[in-house]
Amino acid sequence: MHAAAYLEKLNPQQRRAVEHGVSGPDEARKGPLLVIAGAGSGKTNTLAHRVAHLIVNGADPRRILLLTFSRRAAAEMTRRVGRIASHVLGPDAAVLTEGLSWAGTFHGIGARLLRDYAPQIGLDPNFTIHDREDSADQMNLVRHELGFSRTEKRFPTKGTLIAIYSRAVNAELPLEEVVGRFFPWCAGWGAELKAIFGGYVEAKQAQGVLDYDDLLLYWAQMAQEPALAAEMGGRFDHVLVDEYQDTNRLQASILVGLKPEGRGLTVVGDDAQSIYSFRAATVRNILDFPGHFSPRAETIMLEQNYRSTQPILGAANAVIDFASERYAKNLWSERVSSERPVLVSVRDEIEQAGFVASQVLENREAGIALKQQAVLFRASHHSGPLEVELTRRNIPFVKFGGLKFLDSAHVKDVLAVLRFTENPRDRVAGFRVLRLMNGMGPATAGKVLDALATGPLLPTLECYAPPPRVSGDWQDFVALARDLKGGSAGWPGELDRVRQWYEPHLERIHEDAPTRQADLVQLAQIASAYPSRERFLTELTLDPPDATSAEAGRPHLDEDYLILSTIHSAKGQEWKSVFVLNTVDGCIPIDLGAGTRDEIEEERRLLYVAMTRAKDSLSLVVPQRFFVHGQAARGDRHVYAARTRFIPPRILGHFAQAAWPPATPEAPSPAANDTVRIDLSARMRGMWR
Ligand SMILES: Nc1ncnc2c1ncn2[C@@H]1O[C@H](COP(=O)(O)OP(=O)(O)OP(=O)(O)O)[C@@H](O)[C@H]1O
Repeated sequence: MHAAAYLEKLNPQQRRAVEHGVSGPDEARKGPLLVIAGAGSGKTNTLAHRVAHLIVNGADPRRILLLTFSRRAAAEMTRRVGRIASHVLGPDAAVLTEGLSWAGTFHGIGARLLRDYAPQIGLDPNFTIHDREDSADQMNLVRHELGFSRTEKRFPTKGTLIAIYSRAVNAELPLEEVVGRFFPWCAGWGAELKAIFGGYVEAKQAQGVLDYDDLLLYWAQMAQEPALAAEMGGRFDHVLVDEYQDTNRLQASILVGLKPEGRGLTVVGDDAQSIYSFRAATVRNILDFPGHFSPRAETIMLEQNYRSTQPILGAANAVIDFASERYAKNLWSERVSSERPVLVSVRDEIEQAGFVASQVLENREAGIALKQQAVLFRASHHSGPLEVELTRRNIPFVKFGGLKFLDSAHVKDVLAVLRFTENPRDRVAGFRVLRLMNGMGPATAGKVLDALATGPLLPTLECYAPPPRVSGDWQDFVALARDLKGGSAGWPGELDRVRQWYEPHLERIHEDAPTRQADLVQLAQIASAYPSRERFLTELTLDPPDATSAEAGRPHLDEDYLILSTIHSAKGQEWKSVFVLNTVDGCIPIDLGAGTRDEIEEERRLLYVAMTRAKDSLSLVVPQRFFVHGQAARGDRHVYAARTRFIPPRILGHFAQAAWPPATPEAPSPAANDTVRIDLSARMRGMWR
């Protein structure tokens, strides 16, 4: 194959993005590049081609840093790069793409670099990582220790505390500003918040743990030290970032620290799809990127959409046209169709569920597999009635974006044992593990942890004399610790050893032990894909698997199943047929009236992201009324809802409108038909005969 033949399928803009700074007159410049990629315009494809093209043209894959939004995206990108490169290099491509070892999320790569540089920055390289829940627990411990749980006025909860702290860190904003802008109801607690956050940071340092935010914060701090920054930046000839619209200020400052002149830096994203501001992502990163450098970064726009039909794209463009600040693009598609997206009016959420289930089955009859169809919603609980209906009709589904697999207590218990072995000073993990033992109260657990804060794991546990009521469990636990520390089981054998120890506790604590056992078997399968305990813990904590299936049972991977997903979790995906639930004010945008202008703009982008996932057909469902929750069991209070403000009357022409169920005036009304068709009373009597 001719060296550049693999580039021929790309359109001219994609090709420019792929070739930028690689060959031709601008090779010497290798200046920064911003690719604004409209929805469905082949962003992933273009980035993969760019990486492959760099490698084919002699770039060293070990010196390429590729930052993606999820671990799955990094793996997928690496696979694609390999496929493209193999067209030119044949079997040699596999060796080269295997060298692409610096592909991952900001957090994952940050963790690796921090371990590498730990000795230079005064960090224990064996640090463990706390997820959000662990961090909230740690925050709560500090709050208790400082006596703020006993204040008379209601003090912010641990969830609010960690949210405030995280915002301030990621947005690089002073605490007062974060509280004033995002948490005004906590405004009177400035001094207390500072004291808690100070205590929280000290506790983490004493225990050798980092939270998610620390991974970026420490990395950003390193990137501000000129000598360290030059060394780190010098390890990479190319730094490429996907989904740049969802990065925050810390991430932007890391990039500028690594590549101050922007040499070899490529970022790709779509400002119209920026939907993560609750994690302090800021659309400003992508809007301001070109001006960070001198000369300015080159900007290339990808405007041809390969995914959706023109009517779907036209409607989505009309929705986003109202956005206040953005890179104006003219997204177009060659895919003609006479089918406009449909606004489907239904009476309530029950009928919405009926409509979606019927339509999904009808589509399947017409040859569209369930997996090619998705139901999207703004908030996880919006799919409740639909989940019931699907279960009733035996339609298998998998839900993304709800409760995470790793959030379940039994999975957390097992992981805590591994983490505790890795770092015995980690109090949150230690407390969780010790309290599993029958009769181990918080005070005793606290004493054990105090001893471990200064002494090594095994001798400390072996010398400790537990209260008699715990002694049986204690001996088993010490034996477990000995096995894990001794390393005889190896990895992933260690996980099996932990499961074996945990089993009696699981049976004692949980009634539904067998279901939970099945999750642990799945965890063991996941573990077998990792080379070591440390890599498993780090990667899993940073980027947990996020699918859960509800009552219908977890379908096998080869089966067909419908996709249910929050809009956030649908990012980057596409389906033939897409349904959007609750397209009403109060659901999209989620909070009626309460939102600031920026928040409302983000809700608009969320609707845009949902609509642009559809290839061939798109239905936006508009329930007319909603049941009011929290009333007495048989209450019948409803509120009436209005179609989302993001589809105002003047763009209605982009949509077809329908009602469901369709009105059938010829059919006799049920009340008029007085022939009794089933004798329910007889059936009830029959139940007892
Ligand atoms: N040059 C091309 N020719 C034909 N099809 C293409 C081309 N580039 C991309 N595609 C197809 O377009 C679709 C969208 O591509 P991709 O998923 O990479 O888009 P994206 O820009 O990441 O989308 P989004 O940002 O909306 O998630 C895919 O099905 C891909 O195969």
